[in-house]
Amino acid sequence: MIEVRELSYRAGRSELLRDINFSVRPGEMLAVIGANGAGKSTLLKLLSSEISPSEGAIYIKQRPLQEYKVIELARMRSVLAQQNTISMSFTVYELVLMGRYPHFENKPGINDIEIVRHVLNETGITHLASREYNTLSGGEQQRVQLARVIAQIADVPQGLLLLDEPTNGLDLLYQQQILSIARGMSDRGYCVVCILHDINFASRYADKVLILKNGKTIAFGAPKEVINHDNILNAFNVKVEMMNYTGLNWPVAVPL
Ligand SMILES: Nc1ncnc2c1ncn2[C@@H]1O[C@H](COP(=O)(O)OP(=O)(O)OP(=O)(O)O)[C@@H](O)[C@H]1O
Repeated sequence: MIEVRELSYRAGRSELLRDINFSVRPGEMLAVIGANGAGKSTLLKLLSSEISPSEGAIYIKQRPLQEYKVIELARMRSVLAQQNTISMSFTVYELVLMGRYPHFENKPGINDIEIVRHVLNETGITHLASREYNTLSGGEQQRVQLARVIAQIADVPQGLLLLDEPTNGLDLLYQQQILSIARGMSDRGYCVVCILHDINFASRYADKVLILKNGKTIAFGAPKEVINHDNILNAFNVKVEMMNYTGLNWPVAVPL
């Protein structure tokens, strides 16, 4: 469903991404990992059409990304960016309902209201619905933003969910909850691309992992194929020991 071919991006004389190739099928979750400055957010900005490739191409459902109209994309692709500053005053309910804007004209339909109710519940923020967004804690705001992007494509089978560090500012319980929700969406046929800093979350939740370093691919494949001592050392300059725990079906890396 997402195919990236020989993708490069330059800003001035800096080459931020070079020759990136990968594909993500419906029902798959791709985790993008790499050190600070590796190019992860740049890649997500290209996938979300915030910037355009210098070279190469992105295909969504076999169609070049630049051929889609903005409204078409808004109805099938939602993006959780790293920064979500809101300067105006909105309640949590209003903000999550904003996710539904591409789907209705003047007034939300019963379906839109029902989706918002369901997503508020799924993300555990129903009790915050009438609170003003700007008065929430950082972690609560992050969950509201996630609810908004889920609401946007909640009724779009094989939609596309792009998440830039969705676990940012969340405590351990909510990190797991948010990633379980994203995983659940890919299990239902969505295509999920998620930037993560935690290697073990990538290993546990993703079907495929793309490891970037200095704008280039170090490895791309299933967690068992790519999360290993050498790739982690190369990408992060950190030595890890790979552990095997009975009952866990994914590689676990423990920094030494
Ligand atoms: N417009 C720009 N002009 C020049 N350099 C840029 C520009 N945008 C980003 N960069 C640089 O490109 C590199 C990749 O940035 P990017 O935000 O994609 O990294 P990242 O992997 O998401 O990092 P982090 O984990 O810190 O969020 C960084 O060194 C950044 O400073």
